[in-house]
Amino acid sequence: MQKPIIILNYKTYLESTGDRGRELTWAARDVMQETGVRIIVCPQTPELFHHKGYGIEVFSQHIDPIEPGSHTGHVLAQALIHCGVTGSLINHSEDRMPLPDIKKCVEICRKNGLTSVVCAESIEKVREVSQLKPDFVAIEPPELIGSGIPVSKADPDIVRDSVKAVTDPEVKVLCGAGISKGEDVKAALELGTVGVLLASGVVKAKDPKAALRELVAFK
Ligand SMILES: O=C[C@H](O)COP(=O)(O)O
Repeated sequence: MQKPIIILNYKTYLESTGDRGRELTWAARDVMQETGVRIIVCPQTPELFHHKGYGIEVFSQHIDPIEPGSHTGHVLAQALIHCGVTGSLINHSEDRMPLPDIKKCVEICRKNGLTSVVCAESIEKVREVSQLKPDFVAIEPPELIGSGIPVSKADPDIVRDSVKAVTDPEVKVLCGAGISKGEDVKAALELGTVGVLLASGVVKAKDPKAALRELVAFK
């Protein structure tokens, strides 16, 4: 079985903010170096710069559909690149966008060499946004987010059918929501995804490094 891609979304938990967030990034870097599993961290936008240069990929939780110019409070691709960011989540369930904005964000990521991860809440949405040719589509049923009930077990059909809905071999499928254990990751790979997008199972764990080790060990 191929090694999974793990995208760890820090969201706005205090456990992943400030110095605690940087410790989490170091822990993820260590586990990635120990195991060879590709782990990507997604700190909050104002803190992205503080996670630069630690030898682990950093993605933004958000990017705006804008070009350089007169915009206030937005997130510009070139500023993300300056922070050492190499990709971005787009349209997360907690940060929804209209389809034209999603399309523009995917184009901006492509033009600027940023990896795009478009989140989708249903199979229909997966089918729709995969036509935009992002690098990844992440299926995440909103009702399972933060539940600790893994989508790969609670609703395997939505994962399997999302993989089938993506006809472009260049667009890879991730799944997320409730993922916390190695067996959840193994189930996600067996359903045809290339990895998982998760948050609370690691960020809110008593020992996040141990939780990450278990996640990638398929124990
Ligand atoms: O970005 C992560 C997803 O919203 C899943 O969150 P969760 O792992 O806390 O369920």
